[in-house]
Amino acid sequence: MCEYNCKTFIFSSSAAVYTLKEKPIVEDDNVGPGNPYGRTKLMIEQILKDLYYSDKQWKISILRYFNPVGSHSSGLLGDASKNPTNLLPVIHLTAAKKRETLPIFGNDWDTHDGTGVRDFIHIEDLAEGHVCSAEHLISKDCEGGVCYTHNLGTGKGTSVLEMVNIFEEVSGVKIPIKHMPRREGDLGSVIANPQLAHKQLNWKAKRDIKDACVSAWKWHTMNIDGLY
Ligand SMILES: O=c1ccn([C@@H]2O[C@H](COP(=O)(O)OP(=O)(O)O[C@H]3O[C@H](CO)[C@H](O)[C@H](O)[C@H]3O)[C@@H](O)[C@H]2O)c(=O)[nH]1
Repeated sequence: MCEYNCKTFIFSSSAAVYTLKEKPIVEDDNVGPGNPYGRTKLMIEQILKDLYYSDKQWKISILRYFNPVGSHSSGLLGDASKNPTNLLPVIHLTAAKKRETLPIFGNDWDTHDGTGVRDFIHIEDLAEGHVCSAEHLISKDCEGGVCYTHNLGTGKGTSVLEMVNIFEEVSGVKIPIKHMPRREGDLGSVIANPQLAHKQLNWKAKRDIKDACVSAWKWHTMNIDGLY
């Protein structure tokens, strides 16, 4: 990058860097990841911050994603994990009868229906967050160099059961569920406070869970033979 005098960088980080807590998370909240994935993200964040301190001409944007869901609306781009563990892909596997039931990890959380609540963000909103960040980095505001961090989330929580209901509504497919004990390391509720990205990057999530379920199911049904 130095050879080509490129000193602008956007890093895909994660909410997994935070010491997660049950209130909407702001960028200044404590970090201290609970798993190796979060630790690798935090290490890279720290390398980028050191790079900026050593040369303040760098323009670095660290974007902390909450729970990405959905696919491109064309159905041509989507998540092709072979053995997914995230909620929406597991719902798809169950809908496609590749799994017998959807395990629901915990129904005794301190949430409105007892199941886990997450800040699910549509992948296209996430992509637009990168565009807004890139536009901001090359704007006059960042002329002298910058290294900043933003949450990319919606600020709204959706429970596991709500996700199942919305998926059933848009797909017309019934998902058999099985209540299981809480999954190790899970929290009841993880929600972003996305105000800083709104203020500084002029970015806000526009799509909802229904949009995410429609696009992800389209991707799944168009590509099912190639996926598993
Ligand atoms: O088969 C499943 C899968 C998930 N869940 C529940 O669904 C919710 C979301 O779980 P995911 O596995 O989809 O996502 P996580 O919130 O655990 O983790 C995701 O978000 C984190 C940040 O919040 C990190 O980025 C992490 O890498 C990423 O997978 C949780 O309540 C979980 O218990 C189920 O009930 N059944």
